[in-house]
Amino acid sequence: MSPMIEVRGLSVVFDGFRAIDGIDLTVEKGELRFLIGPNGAGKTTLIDVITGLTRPTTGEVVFDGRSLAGLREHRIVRLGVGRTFQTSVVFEELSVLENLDLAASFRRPLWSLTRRRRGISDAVAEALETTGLKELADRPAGVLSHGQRQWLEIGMLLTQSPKLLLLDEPVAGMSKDERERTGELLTSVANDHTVIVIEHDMEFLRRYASQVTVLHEGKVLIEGSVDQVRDDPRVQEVYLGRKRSDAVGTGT
Ligand SMILES: Nc1ncnc2c1ncn2[C@@H]1O[C@H](COP(=O)(O)OP(=O)(O)OP(=O)(O)O)[C@@H](O)[C@H]1O
Repeated sequence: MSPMIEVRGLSVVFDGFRAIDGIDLTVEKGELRFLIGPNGAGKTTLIDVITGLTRPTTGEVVFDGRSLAGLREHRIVRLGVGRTFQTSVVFEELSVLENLDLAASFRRPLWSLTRRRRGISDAVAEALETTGLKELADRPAGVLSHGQRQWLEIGMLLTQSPKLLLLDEPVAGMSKDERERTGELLTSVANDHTVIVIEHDMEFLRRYASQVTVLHEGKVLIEGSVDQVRDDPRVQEVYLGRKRSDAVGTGT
């Protein structure tokens, strides 16, 4: 295996405050990696640096063998890094299909956008299939349930053929059934993509995570299997004040 992402000596300082404090992190191609840590640990900032939204103070990110230093967000997207946000970015008035088609058009050459196309592209058809949204293709995105909307966003990323997907709390606010379907979706997406997921739900981690990285105060506290991480006294300590059984499951 070779690394999809290598984070080397990364620090991010905001007005003297070290949000990221010397992180080294390697995620291999084809991994489904979970990122956890209490509020303010630096998870979102780390994702922001990988996607080019935030500039590192020191260190660098190497994506599929190429340094991302100095690249702007849209360049990084075009290299194959896709990301979902905690807040939804779908167009509610457009149908599921139109949302997917619009997302797919982002990576099509400009000339092809001016040509009238018949039917739907392979990428869109595949995204409908993978996300299980085929039956809802013609419904406006505004009527989707919370879970279906998250799957649509993942589908929108998939149409852009990313090598790496970064997902921020994909199961937050979902019903039990929706969580289960999301776990299956992530497992299937990870068959041919590298996926990094920020997630706190311990039950979800236990079922679907293999490798977990715990961040705390801008540093990597520990990396390992769900069981190793859950049983580590340092992890218990950073989630202090919470019951041991749910200690790693209640951050936001
Ligand atoms: N633009 C910014 N300016 C100043 N401080 C910031 C900025 N962005 C993040 N921070 C601070 O950096 C720290 C890390 O924030 P970050 O959002 O990365 O944490 P997190 O682990 O994602 O937390 P949460 O689980 O609450 O989303 C926090 O203390 C936050 O207040």
